[in-house]
Amino acid sequence: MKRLLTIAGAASQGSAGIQADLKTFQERNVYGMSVITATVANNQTTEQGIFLRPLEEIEAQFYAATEMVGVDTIKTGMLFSADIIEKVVQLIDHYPVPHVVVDPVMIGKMGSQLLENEAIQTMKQLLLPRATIMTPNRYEAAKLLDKHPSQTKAELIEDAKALYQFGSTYVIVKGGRIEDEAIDVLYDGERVQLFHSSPVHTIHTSGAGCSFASCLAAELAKGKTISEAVDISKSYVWYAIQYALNFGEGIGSVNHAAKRMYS
Ligand SMILES: Nc1ncnc2c1ncn2[C@@H]1O[C@H](COP(=O)(O)OP(=O)(O)O)[C@@H](O)[C@H]1O
Ligand SMILES: Cc1ncc(COP(=O)(O)OP(=O)(O)O)c(N)n1
Repeated sequence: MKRLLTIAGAASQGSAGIQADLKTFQERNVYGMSVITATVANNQTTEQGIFLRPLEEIEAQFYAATEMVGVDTIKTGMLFSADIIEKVVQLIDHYPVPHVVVDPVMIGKMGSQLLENEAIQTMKQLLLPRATIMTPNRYEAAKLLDKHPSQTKAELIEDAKALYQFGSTYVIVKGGRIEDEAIDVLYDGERVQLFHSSPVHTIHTSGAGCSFASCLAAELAKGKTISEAVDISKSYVWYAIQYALNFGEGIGSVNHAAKRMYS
């Protein structure tokens, strides 16, 4: 079984972050491990706060996973501060793996700030050049490029090309629902590839981004090509959104088990 390590924040309401990553790893038949960078105890009605883990604890978690079990692929999510990014980069350099999937999460759907503005520069300079693939949505792409969020397919393509300058081997910009399709744009420095699916008309999409990046990491670890891994991840998340969980209040969670249950 391939061994996957997510370095991300815990999302107490269960849809996103570490919780989404581990649920997705289980669904994709890989062995999941975690380094928790922070605990996000927010939902749409309460703001209990964001509790950062000390750098020493982040390092200890990383070694607990790499020394005892070993890691085939790393996925990063919420890293919050420049200090945490620097620590994670140091750890990744110490333990090289074939694939690092960087999901540059910035703002959660519940409104939580998951990356400090001052940390964006550090992410661009230190983390993105180490990524096999970076997976921003169009809002994160806009922040990284210091522009307005793209509204059209043509603009998403320009974003993917511009983001490639930050040094990841591949870039995928997730359009989400745009031009009445769910379009993602993959760029490898030469070729643009578009991935389409029908849009699901729902607000219950919390965790879609984390689950997409985790599925991508799992499939790359299993030896799939980038295009195959994106295809599988798009289908995995489409089912997760189509069969999303509405808990009766606010934005509901994607259903991480939906592809297994309903396809
Ligand atoms: N309403 C939707 N219907 C179908 N696919 C969607 C929808 N919203 C997002 N997606 C797809 O889900 C994946 C994750 O999207 P992303 O934009 O990262 O979600 P998030 O809103 O959590 O950031 C992408 O492949 C995207 O195209
Ligand atoms: C702790 C934590 N990490 C990441 C996210 C962002 O999740 P994502 O799947 O990209 O999008 P939403 O859940 O915000 O829809 C998060 N919310 N919490």
